[in-house]
Amino acid sequence: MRSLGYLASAEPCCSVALRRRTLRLLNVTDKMIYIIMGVSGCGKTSLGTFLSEKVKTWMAHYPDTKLSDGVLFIWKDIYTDLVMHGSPQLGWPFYEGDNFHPQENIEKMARGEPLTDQDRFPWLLRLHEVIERERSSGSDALLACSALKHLYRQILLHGSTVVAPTSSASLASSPEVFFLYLHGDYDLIHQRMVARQGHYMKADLLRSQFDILEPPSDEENALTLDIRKSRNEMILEVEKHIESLKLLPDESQHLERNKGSCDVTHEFWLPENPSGVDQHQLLCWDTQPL
Ligand SMILES: Nc1ncnc2c1ncn2[C@@H]1O[C@H](COP(=O)(O)OP(=O)(O)OP(=O)(O)O)[C@@H](O)[C@H]1O
Ligand SMILES: O=C(O)[C@H](O)[C@@H](O)[C@H](O)[C@H](O)CO
Repeated sequence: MRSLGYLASAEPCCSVALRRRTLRLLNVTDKMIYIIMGVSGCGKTSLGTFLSEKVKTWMAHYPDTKLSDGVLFIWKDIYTDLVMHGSPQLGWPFYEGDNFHPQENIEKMARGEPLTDQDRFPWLLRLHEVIERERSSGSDALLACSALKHLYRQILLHGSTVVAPTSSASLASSPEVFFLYLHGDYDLIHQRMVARQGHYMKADLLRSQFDILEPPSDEENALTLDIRKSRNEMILEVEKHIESLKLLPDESQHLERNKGSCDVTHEFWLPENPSGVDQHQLLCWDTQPL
């Protein structure tokens, strides 16, 4: 039977990341692949590196944590540690799309020539293979890839079928592949590229990237992030959005009903202890089946 773990404590400070990990442990969530997309210099590598360098799994760091019959037990000192030192973080493998370009593409961009569709197709197909491999692995994964056009995103999702001469229809988005679109204006990104040291891609090519950019539509599985924000702010936004996607409608309502007085949007707070166990010891428990 499906069950959902909740976090609670005497203080209303449970982060989404912690709750998400709990849901994962209880097998409620599916794996996700996040593609960080946008024009050159929008911050894909920075955000991807930041996410992937976080602590790998908090279970590994807290060996005393117990998972028994679908009930997750977190002791108070662990909870305090998590609250004091930040939420347990995501720690996903990170693929830098630039590393998959053939050398000719890198040289072309370094000469200041924009890539064509034909230059990009083999590269996108290689990245599609990475995504397929990751889909069948156990953990979530991150990929940074400009993915500027709708067609490119379709290739990432569906591979060569999209570029076959007979193919015309747009294929559906994949629920387990999620685009994080880093959105910013030309001037800001240009400024950051000019300040960036030692990268083959010079700011002169930025205009050509904007020229072909097709931002993801509502039908694509995407979240737009404003690059004027800090990376921490962006990550919170991502977590919050993903949480909302992963909850079934019934579960959302259930959480809403039980949220109590906490008005911080990325926290959930249960007003009472449904298990009757000492709240100082048991900080997370299984709920009744929904
Ligand atoms: N949120 C941010 N605030 C301020 N500066 C940022 C932010 N994100 C990235 N930068 C800076 O902007 C520059 C470009 O970022 P980054 O290299 O991550 O972009 P990118 O999209 O991966 O670029 P490319 O596609 O060309 O490899 C870097 O110098 C980085 O330090
Ligand atoms: O599609 C493209 O034109 C390329 O992927 C570029 O976006 C660069 O690889 C990247 O921006 C590195 O600077």
